Amino acid sequence: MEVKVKNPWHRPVVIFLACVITAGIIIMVAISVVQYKPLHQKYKYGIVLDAGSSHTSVFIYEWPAEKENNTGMVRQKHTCNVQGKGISSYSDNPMGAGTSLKDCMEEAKQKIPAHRHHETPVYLGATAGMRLLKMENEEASEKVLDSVARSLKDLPFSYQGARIISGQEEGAFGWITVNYLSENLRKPTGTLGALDLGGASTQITFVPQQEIESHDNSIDFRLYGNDYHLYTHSFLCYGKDQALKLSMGKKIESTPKADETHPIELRDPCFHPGYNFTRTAQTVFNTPCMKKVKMANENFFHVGTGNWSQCRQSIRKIFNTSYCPYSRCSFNGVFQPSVSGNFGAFSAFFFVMDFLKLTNDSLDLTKQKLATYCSTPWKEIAETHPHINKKYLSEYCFSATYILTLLEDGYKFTSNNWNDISFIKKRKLTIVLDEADVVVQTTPKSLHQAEVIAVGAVADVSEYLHAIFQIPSIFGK
Ligand SMILES: Nc1ccn([C@@H]2O[C@H](COP(=O)(O)OP(=O)(O)OP(=O)(O)O)[C@@H](O)[C@H]2O)c(=O)n1
Ligand SMILES: [Ca+2]
Repeated sequence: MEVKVKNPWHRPVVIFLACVITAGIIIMVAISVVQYKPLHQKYKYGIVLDAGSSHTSVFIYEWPAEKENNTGMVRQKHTCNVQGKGISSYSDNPMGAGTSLKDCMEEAKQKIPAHRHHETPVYLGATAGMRLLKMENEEASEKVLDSVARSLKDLPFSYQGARIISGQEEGAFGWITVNYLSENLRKPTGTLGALDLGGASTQITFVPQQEIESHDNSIDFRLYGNDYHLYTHSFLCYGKDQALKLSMGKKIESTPKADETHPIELRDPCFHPGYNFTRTAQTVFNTPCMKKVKMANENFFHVGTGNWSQCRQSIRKIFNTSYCPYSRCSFNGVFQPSVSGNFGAFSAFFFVMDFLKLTNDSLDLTKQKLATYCSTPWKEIAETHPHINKKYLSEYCFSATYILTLLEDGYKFTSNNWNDISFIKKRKLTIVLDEADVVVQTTPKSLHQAEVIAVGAVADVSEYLHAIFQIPSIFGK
């Protein structure tokens, strides 16, 4: 039997209620949309490209659009490593430098909300690889910079510049980053010195306990209301890749040729026994860090002998400690006050010492372990680490010996203050927002030009972004 139900929609009261409910829903949705919008628009963004000698990294930063409290608020949202080598390797094909950035910049477009694109500043800072290219071939370096600039200007972001930063700036950024990460700048505690080892240059920066005798090594700036007076020096050609060339070049030059028909045999204590490759001299001498030699087109045999103390002796030869026009020097006639306080050593200092598990020992034990490592046959090393790039793997004995020699003979660290050096991974800032207590957590690898942006975020990121690459506004004046 069919039950007849009266259609409820015909009843005025029900219609009225339905209208009220619908209106309520609409209002609620409208309110939540309006409230959600600022939430959605909560962040602003900045992009920095750190164009190093060995590779380029793209960093995306985010920070709250409205700064309500005074906490450190910048977060590294995303990092992208550009495929291939650094931009300075494109000297023969400048267009390739710009093109190489495309994939990472496409990622940046995905990571940053479209409505923020046009106001997102993008900077590129190039370091020692481009400094060397500029010395060698200024026109080529300009073409490379033009190419990356063009590629960045093609994007929807707000292009701010692409330039080679100075060694002093690089040193200062490294120091600021290390101290920002450890929150030292906003605590009354002491600061941490910074040791940065790149592929083509190395920087040392710290608060000195004595007067700085050379103007070039002094930087002054103010951060969070505190004035800092720092010693800094950047040694061009003393990054680990260039130092290897310097050291091999010196050995090749002093190796006599057995006869005209046979290539030179370079017996190299910094490479493992059983390591034996033929190379062209070009791979060693293709740098403005050394005088050009006639033999650049010739081959030589590179033969490892794996002897740590001889390796150290050979590396010492690239440091000139025979003259010093100041009260004291590191090497090559460069003024340096005695190292004091704690230091954070990052980039290749960390990559190398971490790989060899040498980050926590006394100086003596480090040397003993390294001596054993260097004398280990190449075959055994290669079998133990089948997945590590063979070129990198073959160089760890040299690199670690170089690091010890640079720190001990170069910067004058001793077994007494060796443990004042912490080998630190550069860290990604993940700062918990909206908390009175700012929590800084850290995750792997990032680079300093980029991270220094974070420092300014507390005051005003956009202004600071500008300040970073317009150095007189924060330094020197
Ligand atoms: N996981 C890694 C990453 C890098 N490297 C090496 O460490 C050196 C320094 O790397 P990096 O600090 O990235 O140097 P760049 O910034 O490219 O060089 P520079 O600062 O001198 O311009 C390079 O020889 C690089 O090949 C390494 O051994 N292990
Ligand atoms: Ca670097």
